[in-house]
Amino acid sequence: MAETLKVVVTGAAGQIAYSLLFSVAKGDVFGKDQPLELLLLDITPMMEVLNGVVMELMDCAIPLVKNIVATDDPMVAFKDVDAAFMVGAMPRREGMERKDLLKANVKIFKAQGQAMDQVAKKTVKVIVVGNPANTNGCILSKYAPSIPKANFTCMTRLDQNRAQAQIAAKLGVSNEQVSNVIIWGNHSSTQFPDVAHASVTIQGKTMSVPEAIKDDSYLNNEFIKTVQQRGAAVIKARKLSSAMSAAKAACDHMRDWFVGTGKNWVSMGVISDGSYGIREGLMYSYPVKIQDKAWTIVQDLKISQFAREKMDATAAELSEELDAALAECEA
Ligand SMILES: NC(=O)C1=CN([C@@H]2O[C@H](COP(=O)(O)OP(=O)(O)OC[C@H]3O[C@@H](n4cnc5c(N)ncnc54)[C@H](O)[C@@H]3O)[C@@H](O)[C@H]2O)C=CC1
Ligand SMILES: O=C([O-])CC(=O)C(=O)O
Repeated sequence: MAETLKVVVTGAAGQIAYSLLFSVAKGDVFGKDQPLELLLLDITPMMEVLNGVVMELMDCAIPLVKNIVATDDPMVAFKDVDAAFMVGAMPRREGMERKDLLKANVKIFKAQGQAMDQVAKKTVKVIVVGNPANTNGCILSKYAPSIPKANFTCMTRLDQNRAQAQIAAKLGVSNEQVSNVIIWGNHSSTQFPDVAHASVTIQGKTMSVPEAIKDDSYLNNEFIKTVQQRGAAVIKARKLSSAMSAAKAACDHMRDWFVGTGKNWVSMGVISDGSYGIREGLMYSYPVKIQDKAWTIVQDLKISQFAREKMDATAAELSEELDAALAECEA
């Protein structure tokens, strides 16, 4: 059997973690033969709740889980970890934008970056879920300078899954028949869900999504807005933010990072190297391919004027967020 993999989940007493931990524990992410040590981090007042989660994880009696550590100490939680799901942060309520969480959440990521820098493996693979996810991801990486920047990512997979599901429903096909939908930019209402390069296979024939949908007005308006506003729509209906779908997306993201993407691409927030004219250093969602646990940005896609404007608008929001977050961290 493989060596035990150490996986930390922060915000482990919260609602996303409640779904996420079950999927991780039963092998959906790292494989059905991969033994796991689960490190669960939350804040001190949540330790009793967290203890209940630990009891339930034990009661699942899952053979892959070799050890569970529940703690309020980041230095314990991040010690020698191989993979980190950074979920612990305040969620937004109805009427808020995700960037309204910046003041409350960004310092969490500064402190956790500093702890990771000291005790995590230098190969740790990190997904930031807590909002504003892209900017928190940048801050985490900044305060963990001994860990390569490529190891820090943030989650836009939920947006990708939402976009894919909207297209599949519109065409009356199943989700796996739709591929290569792209989310550009920020996990916010300025994100750009782009299907110009996406394809769909219907009755054995593969064609581009715009060709199959035959309704550019829908794709350029209602479709984009639905995906951009989906998180808010869930909050309005549930009075709580997405949790089951967020946990599923975090699993998809991390599984693809460990296993690879094959010929398709997926969207992840990664630290920009300037690709597609985006400011270097922003955590911007791009289409990526993954092989041997390393991602590369899909290059040379043809960008229309319509797309260019949307990609730049979401980059401008990210620039503002990052500047505000850096000021907050230095205050
Ligand atoms: N990127 C994405 O696509 C999505 C991101 N989110 C975000 O994920 C985050 C978590 O959401 P939920 O689980 O619904 O919230 P929740 O409130 O149910 O759970 C958050 C947990 O984090 C804990 N926490 C707070 N500060 C912490 C710290 N310093 N260290 C460790 N744990 C800490 C809280 O005590 C709580 O148990 C929110 O910021 C939410 O907006 C939610 C859905 C999708
Ligand atoms: O909308 C929110 O605040 C939670 C979230 O990030 C999402 O559901 O995409």
